[in-house]
Amino acid sequence: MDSQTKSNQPKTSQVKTKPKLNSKNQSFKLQANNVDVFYDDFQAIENISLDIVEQSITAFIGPSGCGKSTFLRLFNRMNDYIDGFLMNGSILLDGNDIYDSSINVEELRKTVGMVFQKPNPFPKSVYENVAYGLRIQGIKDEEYIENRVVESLKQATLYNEIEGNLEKQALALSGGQQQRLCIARALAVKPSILLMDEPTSALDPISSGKIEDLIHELKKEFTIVIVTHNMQQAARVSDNTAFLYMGKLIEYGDTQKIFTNPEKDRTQNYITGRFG
Ligand SMILES: Nc1ncnc2c1ncn2[C@@H]1O[C@H](COP(=O)(O)OP(=O)(O)OP(=O)(O)O)[C@@H](O)[C@H]1O
Repeated sequence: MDSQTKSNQPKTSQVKTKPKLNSKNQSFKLQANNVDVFYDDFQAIENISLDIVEQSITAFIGPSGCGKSTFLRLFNRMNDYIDGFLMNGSILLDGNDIYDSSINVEELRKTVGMVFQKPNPFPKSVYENVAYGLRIQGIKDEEYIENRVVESLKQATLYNEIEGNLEKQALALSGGQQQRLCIARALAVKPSILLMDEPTSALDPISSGKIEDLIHELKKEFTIVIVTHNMQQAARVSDNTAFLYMGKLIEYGDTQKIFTNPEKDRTQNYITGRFG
C-alpha cells in the first residue's frame, strides 16, 4: 500500500465501533443504523438499518420516489448540499461514523466514489478527466498521474478502445464510453467504495452490458452499491438486494432469495411487476 492509498482513508478521531461480521463471516463495510431523512417537513427515509458487505454488490430497488437515491447519497454525504436535509441515526464506514464532526468530507468522498445516471465527463481530454481528482488533491508527480490514468482506464475496461488517443475530447466518446470514463475518473483516486445511481439507465443495451460486466469485475476490489430501476439488472449483478417502499426498508437480503422467494408479499408484488 502506498502513501496515496493511506491518505484516502477518512480521518476520524477514534474508531467508535468495530465493523460487525455477518453469519458468513463477511465484514460490513458500511452500516446504516436507524436512519431517518427529512427534506424540511417531508420524511423521505424512515428508520432504516442496513449493513453492506465488503467487496460485494448491493442493489437498492423500489418504485420511483421510494428513497433509493436519497439513501445512496447518505454514504458520501452528498445530501449535505440539499437545503432542508436532516438526518437522524448513524452511518458507519469501517466502524467510523461518517457524520461525526471530526470527519473530513473531502477525504470521505475520495474513499466513497460516485457514478451518476447520466455520464458527466468534463469538457476536457480523456486524460485530464481521469487525472482531475489527483490534480485537485495537489498531486504534481506527472509520472504517478500518468500511471494512475492508465491503470484506471484499464480497470474501467476503456483503455483498449482509446489507447494512443488519450488527448481525445471526452465529450466525443460514445455514451457507454463516457460512463466507463466516469468510472475511471472515480477509480483514479483509489476509493474503496463505489456508489452508482442508475449507472446504465441512459445507455443502450450493449453499453449497459459492458458496464454490468465491469461492475462484476470491480467487486473483486471495491464495495459497490447500485441503485437500479431495472430488476433484471439487480438480479444479474448484485449479491444482496434492498427493496425500499415509501421511505421504508421492506426487505433486504440475498439477491437470489429476494428474487425467487421473498419473505414479504409487497416484495413479491413489486418484483413480479404488480406495481411500481
Ligand atoms: N432535494 C429534495 N428536496 C425535497 N424532496 C426531495 C428532494 N430529493 C428527493 N426528494 C423527495 O424524497 C423522496 C425520495 O426521493 P429519491 O429521489 O430518493 O427517490 P428514488 O427512489 O431515488 O426515486 P427515483 O427512482 O425516481 O429516482 C421523493 O418523494 C422525492 O420527491
